[in-house]
Amino acid sequence: MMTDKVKAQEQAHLDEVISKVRAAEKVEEQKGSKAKQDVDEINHNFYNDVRLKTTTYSGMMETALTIRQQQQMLTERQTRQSYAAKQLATLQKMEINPYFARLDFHENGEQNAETIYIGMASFTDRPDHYLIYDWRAPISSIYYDGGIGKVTYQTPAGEQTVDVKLKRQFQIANGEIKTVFDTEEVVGDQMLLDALGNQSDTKMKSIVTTIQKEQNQIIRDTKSELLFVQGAAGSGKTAAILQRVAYLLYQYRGHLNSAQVILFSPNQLFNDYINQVLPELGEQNMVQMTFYQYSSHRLPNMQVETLGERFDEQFNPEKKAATTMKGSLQYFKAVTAYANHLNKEDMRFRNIVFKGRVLIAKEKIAEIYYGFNENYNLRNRLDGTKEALLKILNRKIHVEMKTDWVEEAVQNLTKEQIQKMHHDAETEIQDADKEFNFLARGIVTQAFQKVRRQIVRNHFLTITHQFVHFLRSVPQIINLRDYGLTKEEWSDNVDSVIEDIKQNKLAMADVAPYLYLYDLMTGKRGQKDIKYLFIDEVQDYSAFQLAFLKFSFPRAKFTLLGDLNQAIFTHENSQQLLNELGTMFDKSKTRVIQLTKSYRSTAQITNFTKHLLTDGEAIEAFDRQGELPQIHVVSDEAKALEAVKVQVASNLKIHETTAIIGKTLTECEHIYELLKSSGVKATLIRTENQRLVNGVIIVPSYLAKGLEFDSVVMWNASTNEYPDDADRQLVYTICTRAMHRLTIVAIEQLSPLFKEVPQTEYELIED
Ligand SMILES: Nc1ncnc2c1ncn2[C@@H]1O[C@H](COP(=O)(O)OP(=O)(O)OP(=O)(O)O)[C@@H](O)[C@H]1O
Repeated sequence: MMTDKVKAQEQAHLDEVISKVRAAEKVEEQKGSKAKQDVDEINHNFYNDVRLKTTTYSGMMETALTIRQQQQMLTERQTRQSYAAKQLATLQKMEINPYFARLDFHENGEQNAETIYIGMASFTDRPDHYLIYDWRAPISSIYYDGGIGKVTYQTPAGEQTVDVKLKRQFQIANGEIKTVFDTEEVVGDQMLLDALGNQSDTKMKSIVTTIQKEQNQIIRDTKSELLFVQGAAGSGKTAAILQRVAYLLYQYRGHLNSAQVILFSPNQLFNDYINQVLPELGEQNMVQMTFYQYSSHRLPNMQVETLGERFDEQFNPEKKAATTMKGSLQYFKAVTAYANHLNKEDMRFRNIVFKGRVLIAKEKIAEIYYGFNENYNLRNRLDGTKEALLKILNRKIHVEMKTDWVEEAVQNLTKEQIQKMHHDAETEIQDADKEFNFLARGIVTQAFQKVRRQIVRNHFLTITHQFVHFLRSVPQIINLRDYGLTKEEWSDNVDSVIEDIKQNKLAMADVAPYLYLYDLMTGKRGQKDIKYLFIDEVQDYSAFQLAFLKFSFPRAKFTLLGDLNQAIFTHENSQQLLNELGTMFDKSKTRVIQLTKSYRSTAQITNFTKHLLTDGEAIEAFDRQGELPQIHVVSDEAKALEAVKVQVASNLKIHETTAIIGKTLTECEHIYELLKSSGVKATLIRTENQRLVNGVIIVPSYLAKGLEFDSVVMWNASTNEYPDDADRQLVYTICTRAMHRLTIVAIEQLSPLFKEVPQTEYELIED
């Protein structure tokens, strides 16, 4: 236990730092109000002083220059104002809780030990005199990486080793030290225990004060092209990558901004859940989206299969084999090979039509397209074709001018319209023939604008026909038998895709191949400005989707997070996914980090859930104690409902948020109605676009991904709902959402998936 003397000394130091922070706040306030005053003044002057001199050329130039100068000054002052406001906000946070750790250490060759304090941001009272170091500074790494003694850390100049003499942790609230303790461990378990004992929230929080050593490796990795983090449920993968984004933004400030970082997340609810972490760390959020959002944004005229539809569809065994093939790397290679073949033949074209007439026939387009040298690639071919088509279009103006509709249109022009055409073209009215030609040319050129746009936008290609042609060609490229498919089954599958396309619908399995083919046909190069790409819950992606993302973001470094035990969409292929990933990235620049300790749940819940897996032994529980999970096996639905009601009431008494998780949306709607009619207030989360709320919520399993709740009630864990191994990973995902309490309710017979859990790990309640 820390002596009162130490605490008093630390409080005195804290008081001093806070007073300096307050002084700095004053300075920023002054800077801010000075900048604001300047902005107001410039605005005022602008309206009162700038004389618009527009009668002479030099007058106009003078006015333009003055306006430009004023604008530049205004922008500069506004930047100053917002910078001061940002600094002030950081200082105000710092005033309440300036730091969380102190380190005393000896640097090689130095006489005296150095003392540093680590907080959410750096603070200096004079140049290079750091009272607080940002947690992301190189030196701060030693706090996360080691205990007492020799610790090595990376600096811009290379590795440094220091001898750590003291490691002290603080809990500070409102400028007052609540607890202070010295530790010899990496990050004291007590501090972590306190952090984890908290109640869940609808928003995730930052973990800066208690980042674990392995997480620190993830956060500070700057070398890997592919960083793959495999970790048990609740092992802090998501937490680690959010702090990693903050770290990267700090490390590469000036060279990397939040718009160059993109995170693919499992669903919109999850996006909402994590979107406070970066602002809390003083950074802007990166671009966050789901794969569904990304693809539907690129396919505005198509209805992409939703998460719920996709989840339900996987229970359809006929589609499963085809879906597996469509998700494979081999299929990706097949699309690539097919596109290469389009360099020689088979590109499908559409007539270019104007006023219901064929203006340029598709055969003509094909002739142009395949008329180029065989060394041309698809992009050059397309560019060359477009250029040629635009030339043809220009030549056609002359012919079109002689048609009846043009003559009629010229005669119908009003005087104003004629004047405007002359004004726009800066021409004078001329003799009758020339005048007619001038007006007719104007009308045709205008009318051809739409055709011109269509050419520029590749409308003469036809992606859907091409895609169908590709699908029909698949049996010549891939051995269908490798995926347990016959030619007839494949042909039926293609027919159903065509049916979907006719209704402007596309299944998730077809989306990435469709987009990829389109990108290859049009020679799209991918978004080069994205420098870091993160994928959470990568086990739910197919190898095809990952390869497609790699193609679409060619300059990005990838960080992939996943738990192969939670693959709820891809199932047994997840191991294969890992192997396929290996072939996509350079091995020497690939790093795999395993996280085995689970922080989310109490030891009782983690020990229970790990038995749901066939190979869960490696998962380590963090020593936070709680109640044993309860399994209720009851004879009918009424009793099941009763059990849920009792549990929910008991959870609410201790203000816990409870999530009732059902397998499908239909199941969730059912329990929602049951609860409603018996007077229990609950929120049903039907789609990922809703917001999480406190209290009782009902969520379908596939939307609970990545989230956590104080208490979880797994609804209807019965044999007929979860009959066999196919649902093992789903059951694991559901149960691992619980932080403090887990209740499982089964009707008639408990699912066999719980069979391997030892009786000592739960409390069984039967009626
Ligand atoms: N170092 C840490 N300090 C404090 N809390 C932590 C730490 N690491 C993780 N946590 C907490 O543990 C919980 C689980 O973390 P997180 O959601 O990142 O896990 P995950 O591996 O992404 O889980 P899943 O795969 O099940 O979605 C979160 O509440 C997170 O804040």
